[in-house]
Amino acid sequence: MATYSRLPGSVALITLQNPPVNALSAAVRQGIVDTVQRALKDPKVTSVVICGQNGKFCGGADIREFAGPMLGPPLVPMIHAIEAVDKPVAAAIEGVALGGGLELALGCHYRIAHSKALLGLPEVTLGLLPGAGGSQRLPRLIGLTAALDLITTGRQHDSSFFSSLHLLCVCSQSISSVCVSGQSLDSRRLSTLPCPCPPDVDSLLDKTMVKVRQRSRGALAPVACVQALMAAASLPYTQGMEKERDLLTTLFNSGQARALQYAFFSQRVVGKWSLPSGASWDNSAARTISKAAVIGLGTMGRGIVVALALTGISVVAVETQEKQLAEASQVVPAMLQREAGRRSLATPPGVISFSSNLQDVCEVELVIEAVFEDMSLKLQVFRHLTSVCRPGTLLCSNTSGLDIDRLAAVTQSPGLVVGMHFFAPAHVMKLLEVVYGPRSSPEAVATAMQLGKRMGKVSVAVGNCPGFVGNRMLKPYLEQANFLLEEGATPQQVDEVLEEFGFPMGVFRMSDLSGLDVGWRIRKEAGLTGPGVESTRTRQGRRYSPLPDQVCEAGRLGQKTGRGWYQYDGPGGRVARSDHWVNIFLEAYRAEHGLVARSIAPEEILERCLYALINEGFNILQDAMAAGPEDIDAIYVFGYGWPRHHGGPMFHAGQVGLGRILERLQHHHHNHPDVPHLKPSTLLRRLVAVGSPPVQKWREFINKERVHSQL
Ligand SMILES: C[C@H](O)[C@H](C)C(=O)SCCNC(=O)CCNC(=O)[C@H](O)C(C)(C)COP(=O)([O-])OP(=O)([O-])OC[C@H]1O[C@@H](n2cnc3c(N)ncnc32)[C@H](O)[C@@H]1OP(=O)([O-])[O-]
Repeated sequence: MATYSRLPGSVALITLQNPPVNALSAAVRQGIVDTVQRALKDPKVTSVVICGQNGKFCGGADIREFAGPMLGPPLVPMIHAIEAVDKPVAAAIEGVALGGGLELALGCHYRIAHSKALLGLPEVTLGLLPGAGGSQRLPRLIGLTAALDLITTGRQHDSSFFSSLHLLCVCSQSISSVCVSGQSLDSRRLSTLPCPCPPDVDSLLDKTMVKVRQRSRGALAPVACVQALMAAASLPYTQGMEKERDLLTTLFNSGQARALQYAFFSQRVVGKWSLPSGASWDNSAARTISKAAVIGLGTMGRGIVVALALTGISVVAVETQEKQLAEASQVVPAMLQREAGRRSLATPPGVISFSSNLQDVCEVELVIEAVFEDMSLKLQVFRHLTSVCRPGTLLCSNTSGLDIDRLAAVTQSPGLVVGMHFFAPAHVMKLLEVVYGPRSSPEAVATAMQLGKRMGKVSVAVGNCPGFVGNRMLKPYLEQANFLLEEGATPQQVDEVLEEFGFPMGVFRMSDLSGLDVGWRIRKEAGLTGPGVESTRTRQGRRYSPLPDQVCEAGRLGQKTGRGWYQYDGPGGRVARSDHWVNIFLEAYRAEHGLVARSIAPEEILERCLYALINEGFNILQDAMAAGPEDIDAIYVFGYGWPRHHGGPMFHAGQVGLGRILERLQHHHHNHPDVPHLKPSTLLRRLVAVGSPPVQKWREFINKERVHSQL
C-alpha cells in the first residue's frame, strides 16, 4: 500500500509500504495511484515526494506476482501519469531503488538519494528487461552508452555513481524533507527528451549485440535489452515503449524467465535450512565468530583465509611446511588487499597472523582444516586440534567429499564438527556446502551457515554422504562423458554440446582446468584404480572407464602440465586446443577393448550427461542429503556453472518434463544395464506416478512420503 501525509509547508509525502523491500505489488500500485490523485486535488499541495518505508525506497515489481494474473493498476500508465502531473514530484531514495522502483523514480521529475543507496535495473538477471519505461527513459537521461551497460548487465551501483550521470542528487543525512525548485517541469519529463547517442551509434549497438550474445551463452533477455535500447535510439518514445512492451511480453512467457525467477527465490530458500533432525534456521542459535584459524595454506587454504579476513574476522593461518608458509605469508596479504580494494567493505579486513605451530590456534572460536585431501592426514590434524583448542571451538573441514563423521569421531566434541566445503577460488566462488553429520549440533550448523553468509556466500546445508551433493552428482556426469568417449565421441564434441547448453566450460575443459589428478586421487582412494587394480572395464560390479586414469598415467594432468584432454601453450596455459595425441589414444583404446566407434548425436550426449546428473539429484533428495530441489539447484548454479537461465538441474528436469526424463533414463539404462547411475530413481518414478507436480511442490511431497514411510 502507500500512505499519504503532509510535510511542513505545501509538500505531500507518499510512503510506499510493503515490507521488506516495498515491492510494487498490486496494493502498492493502487496506493500510489490513489495518493497521487489526492495530492493533485489538494490545492494546498504544491509539490509531492515519494519515499519508501523503513529506509528502503523500492525493490522493484513484486516478483511473487509474476506467476499469477496481473492485478491492480499496471505500472506503465501509472508512471506516465506521475510524469505528466503539473506539480513537481520528487523520488526520495534510501536503501534501494531497483527495477520498477528505479523506473518509478525515473518517472518523477526529481530524484534525490542517500549516499549509501543502491540503484539499478537488474531485470535482465530475472530473464526480463526494464518493462516500465526504463529502457526508454534511462538512455534519454544518461545517454545510450551508459544505459546499454547498466541494462544489459543488470549492474547495481551506489548513488554517487548515478549522481555522476546526473540521474539524481546525493545527500548524506536521512532524507526527511525534500524541497524542489520551481523550474519548469517540461525539461524534467524524460519521455519528452531525445536520446543522446554517440556519433557511431550503429557500430556501438552492433558491437554490444555481438558481445552480449557471446557473454550470455543462449540467454534471451540480454539480447532483448539491446533491442529495446536500439528502439530508444531510433524511435520516438511512444513507439519505443511499444517495442519495450512487445519484448517484455515475449520474455515474460519464456522458460528462461521462469528459471531465473526460480533461481532468485531458491537462493533465498536455502538460507531457511532444515535438517532431518528437525533443527532449522529459525530454531538454532548461531555463534558470531570473531577469531578463526585455517590449517593448511595451499590454494584452498589461502582463499579461505582471505574470505574470512574480508568479513573482519582475525585469522591465524597455520602451515607446517616452511616453504609453503613463507610463500603464503607473501601471497595472502596481496590477495586480501586486491579483494578488499574490489569491494566496498562494510568493516576493515581482519588481521591475519601466520604460524607453523598448531598450538597457536588455542584461542580461536572456529578452525577450518584445509590440508591435503587425505583422510589419514585429516584425522591426524583433527586429533591434534581437539587437544589444542579451547572446549567449544568449532572444528570444520574443507574436505570435498570425505566422511565428516569419521573426523568428528576422533574429537572430544563431535557435535562441534561440520564440513565447510569451499569451491576454488575460495574467496571468490559464492557456494559453500555446510556438511552436517548425524552428530553435528544445530549450533554448529547454524554458525557455519551464518559464517558463510557473512562471507557473501550462498550457504547450503547438505548431508554427509560421499561427495556430499555437488560432487556426488558430478560423478555420474563425468562417468557418462568418459563412456561417450569410449563409444566414439571426442572431448571437443562433448564439450561443445555442454557449452551450447550454457555451461561456461564443458566437462573435459573443466577437468583440465581443475587438474585430472584430483579425480584420479579420489578413484585411487576408492580402490577403483592404482597399482594392483586390474585394468578392466568393469570394477566393483559396474562399468568403469579407465580412460582418465590412463591420461593421468601418461603425465597429462591438464592445464598444470600443458597437456590433458587438450593441449595448451605450456604448463599453466589457458587456451585449450585439440590434441591429435588424444584422438590416437582413443582409437588405440577402442581397438584394444574391441570397441567400434559410432557417431553420437548431440541429443544423446546431452541426455546422458545431464539426466545421469539429475537422476543422482533425485537419489540425493530420496536419501534426505538435501532438503529440497532448491538446495541442489543453488549448489549447481553457484558452484558448478549450471547456466542460471536453466534454473538448476532439478528445475530443468521439471521443464523438460519428469515423464520424459524417466523415459529417456529407462531407454539409456536399457542400452547400458551395467551403469547403475542410469537406473531411474524411485523418487523420480513416484513423482511421475502422481502426475509430475511442479518443482516448488516436491519438498512437500517428499516430506509427506517420508512421514508415511515412517508410520
Ligand atoms: C517492471 C520492472 O521493469 C521489472 C519487471 C521489475 O521490477 S522485476 C524486479 C526487479 N527487482 C529486483 O530484481 C530486485 C530483487 N531483490 C534484490 O535484489 C534484493 O532482495 C534486495 C532488494 C537488494 C534486498 O536484498 P536483501 O539481501 O536485503 O534481502 P533479500 O533476502 O534479497 O530479500 C528479502 C526478502 O524480500 C524478497 N524480495 C526482494 N525483492 C523482491 C521483489 N522485487 N519482489 C518480491 N519479493 C522480493 C526476497 O525474496 C526475500 O523474501 P524472503 O526470503 O524474506 O521471504
